[in-house]
Formats: sequence, structure tokens, C-alpha cells
Amino acid sequence: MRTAREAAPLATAPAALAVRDITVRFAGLTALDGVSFTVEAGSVHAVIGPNGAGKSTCFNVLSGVYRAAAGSVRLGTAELTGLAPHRIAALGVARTFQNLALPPHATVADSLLLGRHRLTRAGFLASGLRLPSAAREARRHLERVREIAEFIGLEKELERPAGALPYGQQKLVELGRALCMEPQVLLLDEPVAGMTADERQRTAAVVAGVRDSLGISIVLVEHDMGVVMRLADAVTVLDFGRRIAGGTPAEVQNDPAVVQAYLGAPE
Ligand SMILES: Nc1ncnc2c1ncn2[C@@H]1O[C@H](COP(=O)(O)OP(=O)(O)OP(=O)(O)O)[C@@H](O)[C@H]1O
Repeated sequence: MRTAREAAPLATAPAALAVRDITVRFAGLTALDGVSFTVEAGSVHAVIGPNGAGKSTCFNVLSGVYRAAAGSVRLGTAELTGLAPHRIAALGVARTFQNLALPPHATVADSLLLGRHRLTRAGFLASGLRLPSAAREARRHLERVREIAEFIGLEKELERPAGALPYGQQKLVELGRALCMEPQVLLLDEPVAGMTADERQRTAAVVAGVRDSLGISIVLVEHDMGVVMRLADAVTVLDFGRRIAGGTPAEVQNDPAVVQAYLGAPE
């Protein structure tokens, strides 16, 4: 059987995600102020900054939950600015959530299958009538679910209720569900928050594999600096809604403005 590593070339040429001059205001407070950065295709791009810097707001603009007052977001030539979350997902930008958002009693297999929903072609009627075309399609989706379960290391848990797994594995199911959408870009909101050291390590390895083996770009909002510094190819640093620095992890680590922002607002 093919593994997910072999089976997941991107259907379309990978594209950069260009974030340009994004401004978001909440009743007088400017949460993001003309923020720009580019997530290069096939890279891990971390967005960091002290509490209240605007990271979640940025994440919510990229996934379509918040509408920016100004600026644009483009994936290659596709304009994402102002689109609803499901349309952004359909254009190849999948996300995970900071808090678990899995149906509590569904098995791991069914949770992953949820991610295949937008790729399902057989209509309600064809499925209801059990037409061979619908059965073939269902088999294809199940095969892909198995490959992705293998990729995230949960192939043995497919028939278990996702809610019964340890927290770290549940988070991996969420990540797997997003991968099942065959995205070009994966938005990860604090993927290792609340995890044990082992779980963090395992999740970081899976995220690196998503980039290295599947060629998917990743936008990572994460407080764990160890994970950011190990995984990220590029880092954008926000403070009070402004982009104060950007570059490689080593570059931003030594940037006086970044040091000042973190020292001025200790966690
Ligand atoms: N829905 C909202 N309504 C009003 N103000 C908001 C809203 N969301 C965020 N803010 C404000 O916008 C600013 C940026 O918040 P945001 O949550 O994006 O920061 P963050 O960098 O993600 O912080 P943290 O690290 O604490 O999660 C903060 O001052 C916050 O209080």
C-alpha cells in the first residue's frame, strides 16, 4: 500500500500566501495595523508576539472568521480577502482550532472522514441508492483516511472513539482531519498548547513531516518558543498589532525590537 508520504503530491502547483497591509479594528482598538508578510510555498511560517499582540486576530483573518477593514490575503492568484471560512477552506486553506473541536463520540476514522466532506462528489441520491460509483468513491476516501492516519501515527486507533484518546492524540486527529481536506496551506493555532513534552515532540515531528513530505505550507501561531525556533523557516513578530520584525528564527531572536517587546511584556 502507498503511504501518505508517497500519495500526497499537491494537485496544484504550491503557491505563496501573501498577506498585505491587513488592518483590523475592534471598537476603537486597532488589533492589526497594516500587517504584511509572505508565507513561502512549502515553508513553516510562525507568527509570534507577546499577549495581545494580534496573533489570533491575524489567524482569524487568514481563516475568514474576521473581516479586515483594509488589506488583502492571496493564495497564489486566488483572492481570499473577505471570503467566508468555508470558501477559504475550499480554496485550499485548512485550519485547526486552539480548543478541540472533534465530535465527542465519533471514531477516529469518522472524524478524519469529516475532512473529506468537501472533496466528496457522489451526491446524496447516488449514495442513498448505493450506486457503484458512490461505493468506489467511499472506498477511495477511506483509503486516504487510512494513509493520513498512518502519517499522523494513529492507524491503530482508527476504530476508537476520538474522544477516548489522550489529549495529544486528539490534537493529532484534528490535524489529520485538516490534512484530509488536501490543503495547500495549513493554519495551526497553538498546536502544542497543553501537551506533555512527549506529545509536543511527536506533534512537532508530524508538523515538520507535513511540510517536508507533503509540501504543505504551514502558518503557526504558537507560544512555545522551542517549537517555533525548531520548526519555523521564517518568523513574523507582532507587537501591539504591528509587525515589528521578520526573518529566520535566529534573526528575530537577536532583534533588539523583539527582545524589548518580550521583556516589556513578560508571559
Ligand atoms: N473580538 C474582539 N473584540 C474586541 N477586541 C478584541 C477581539 N479580539 C481581540 N481583541 C483585542 O485585540 C488585541 C489583539 O488580540 P489577539 O487575541 O489577536 O492577540 P494575541 O496575540 O493572539 O494574544 P494571546 O497571545 O494572548 O492569545 C487585544 O488587545 C485584544 O484584546
